[in-house]
Amino acid sequence: MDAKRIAAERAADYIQDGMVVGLGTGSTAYWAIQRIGQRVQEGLRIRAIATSNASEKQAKELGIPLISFADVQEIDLTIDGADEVDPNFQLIKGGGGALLREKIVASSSSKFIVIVDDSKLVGRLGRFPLPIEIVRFGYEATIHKLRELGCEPVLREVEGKAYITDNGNYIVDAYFGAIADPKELESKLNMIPGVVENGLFVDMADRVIAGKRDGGILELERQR
Ligand SMILES: O=C[C@H](O)[C@H](O)[C@H](O)COP(=O)(O)O
Repeated sequence: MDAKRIAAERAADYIQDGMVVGLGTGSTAYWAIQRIGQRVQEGLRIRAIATSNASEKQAKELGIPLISFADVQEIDLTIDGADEVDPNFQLIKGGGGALLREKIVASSSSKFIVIVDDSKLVGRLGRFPLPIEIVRFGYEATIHKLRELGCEPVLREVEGKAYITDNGNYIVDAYFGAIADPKELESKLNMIPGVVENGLFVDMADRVIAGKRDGGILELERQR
């Protein structure tokens, strides 16, 4: 079985009756949502909040009951993928462009489980370009300020056109190289006018489940 799917299905086992569940985005979260849908069809009673239009559509098709933050303030458990995970459980997310809603949902969750294949486990964050969501107005000026922080920012494009997030914004992929202090960088980035949010998820993950290509699984819990 696919390493991402192995991790995703293990994570879905943590969901219990009555929970409010945050549904992540991406090719790993896809498998978690599939398994959650299967469990719902078997009788599991949950309510869910999706982190993207794509995950919302998938959940609807599977019959997973969806709610919004108008209905709840607190999510019991969120399951989501990541692009990089370091040994301190710090993450880079946003490869699929969903980082803003993902961060809102993860930050409102009592438990946050990250699911990856083990190629995403790194010694230090930064090989994967950091996704940063920026508003469209004045984006050239915002990119200039990002460059002044010492990165190489590239406006994300799809088929020759600027990529637009579910929130109507742009994404910049910023090459920083090894990130020495994710927490400091996260705050510096969010101080720049025009930056909506960035893909550094600092001190948020409680558990990391990594699927391996040989079918094995690595499960790590953050000690607080
Ligand atoms: O914006 C997308 C998300 O942060 C994804 O969870 C992340 O990019 C990992 O995606 P995938 O599971 O497809 O590798």
